Amino acid sequence: MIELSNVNKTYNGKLKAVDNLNLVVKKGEIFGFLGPNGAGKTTTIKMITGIIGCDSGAIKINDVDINRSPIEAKRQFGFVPDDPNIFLRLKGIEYLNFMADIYNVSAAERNTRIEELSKRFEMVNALTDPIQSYSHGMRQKIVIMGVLVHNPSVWILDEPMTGLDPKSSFVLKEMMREHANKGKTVFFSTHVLEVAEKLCDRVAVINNGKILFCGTLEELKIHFKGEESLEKMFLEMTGNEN
Ligand SMILES: Nc1ncnc2c1ncn2[C@@H]1O[C@H](COP(=O)(O)OP(=O)(O)OP(=O)(O)O)[C@@H](O)[C@H]1O
Repeated sequence: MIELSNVNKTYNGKLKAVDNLNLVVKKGEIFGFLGPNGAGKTTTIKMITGIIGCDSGAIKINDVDINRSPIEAKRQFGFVPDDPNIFLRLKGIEYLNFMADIYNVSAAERNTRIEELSKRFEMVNALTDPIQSYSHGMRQKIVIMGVLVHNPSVWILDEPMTGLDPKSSFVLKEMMREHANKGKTVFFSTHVLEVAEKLCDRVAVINNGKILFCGTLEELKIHFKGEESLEKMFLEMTGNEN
């Protein structure tokens, strides 16, 4: 579960990137965080994951406050950033072991998970190559695998489908659903509305740092009373605010 209460963030004392945000992402749901470029999605995710602090408000992950108990809060989640260009000099397998070490995953557990994940993402043969030699999609996959190697209860993903080939994207979506079905939490940002439409139990739409809507896709459609595609509704929604 992720809870944000009255969260604010201003950059350089001027730009209000996140404006009094309130949000609850429940256990057992896939929650989509939608918004156009510059809406405040990444800033929100960086605050949830403790990469940057909020100016005011509180953020809890599984009831643990990220600012008061950062280490304990960070044990609760796995985070896939939007840029997979990390630890390029390491081989895939070295990176996965490094992530397993950080989270104290036992040898037996990590071997099982690495085998499972690399088969699922078709990365078995690539694990002994340096990440530098990987394509963008493969880098994305190794980052996702690194996050999942410690089996976190809360998954937080920033634009996770970007750069993934259709099959890997399908596998990831399947895994997200399986995770939510186990009563765990999946929170991801996207500006690809088709993904949200097919995958999410609930969504929040953010623009100019403010939540414009939060609810199910059905509610979103009723909210706009039209038969248009979600994309069109979304464009209307954000357009109204400008
Ligand atoms: N480090 C920073 N310093 C100053 N302004 C920033 C900084 N990071 C983001 N911003 C600004 O804050 C606002 C919100 O940005 P943010 O990256 O959170 O949006 P986003 O919804 O994730 O967009 P995108 O989909 O383009 O990543 C934008 O106006 C952006 O230019």
